Amino acid sequence: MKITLENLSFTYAKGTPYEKEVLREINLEIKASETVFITGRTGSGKTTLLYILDFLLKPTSGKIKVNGENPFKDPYRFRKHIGIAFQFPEHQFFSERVIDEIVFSMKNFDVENIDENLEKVLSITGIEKKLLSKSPFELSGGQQRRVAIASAIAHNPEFLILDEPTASLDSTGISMIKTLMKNWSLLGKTLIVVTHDLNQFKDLNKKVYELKNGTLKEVK
Ligand SMILES: Nc1ncnc2c1ncn2[C@@H]1O[C@H](COP(=O)(O)OP(=O)(O)OP(=O)(O)O)[C@@H](O)[C@H]1O
Repeated sequence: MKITLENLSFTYAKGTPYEKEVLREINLEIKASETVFITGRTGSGKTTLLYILDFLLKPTSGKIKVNGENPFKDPYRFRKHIGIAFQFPEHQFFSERVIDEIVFSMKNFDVENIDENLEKVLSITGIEKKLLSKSPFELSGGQQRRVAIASAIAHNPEFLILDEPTASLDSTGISMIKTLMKNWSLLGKTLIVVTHDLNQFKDLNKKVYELKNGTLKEVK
């Protein structure tokens, strides 16, 4: 699978006094199996770009294409290939038990062999079985992140998008998330990570892009 952005711009509240241009003429190609990091200061538009990559926001001008097609024609079909974990896991949770949180996405996307798939997801994310019957709200920050990522990958997508996955984690939590990222890449899948702190990921093989004043440039 390939996602392409062509001269893509995005403006909030266009045509109102609150109009704010956040992304300007962005060109980007993300191919299968790549690990791509998007960095930039607070407010540079990283989360806005992720929303566009998950078809939650439509570009104001320019195009996003998935394998050459317009994903907005049928977002459900295209979203099957994408998993996204937002910046604040606790905003994403809605189930009483961890297992329901993870299995929901499998059911939503008609995954067969739920038990077998659950085993795979637990092994990639390093979630212990004893956590499955707990409430996601009573877990530590690091465990919550892993549960949010587990639900993002439960339907076996090709692309995984993570927004600030290590924010507010201690060094153990950070290293667990990095292991999870490596596990994901080893499966030959695509990883897209937004972070304001690249230093934590020095040892990962990746392409890095920086968002600055609305434009995106590859950092060599
Ligand atoms: N719904 C909205 N309406 C209007 N402006 C918005 C909206 N959401 C975000 N913005 C503005 O767009 C700009 C980019 O926001 P965005 O959240 O994409 O940046 P970010 O790089 O992810 O920031 P952070 O690192 O703080 O998460 C910011 O100036 C923000 O205030």
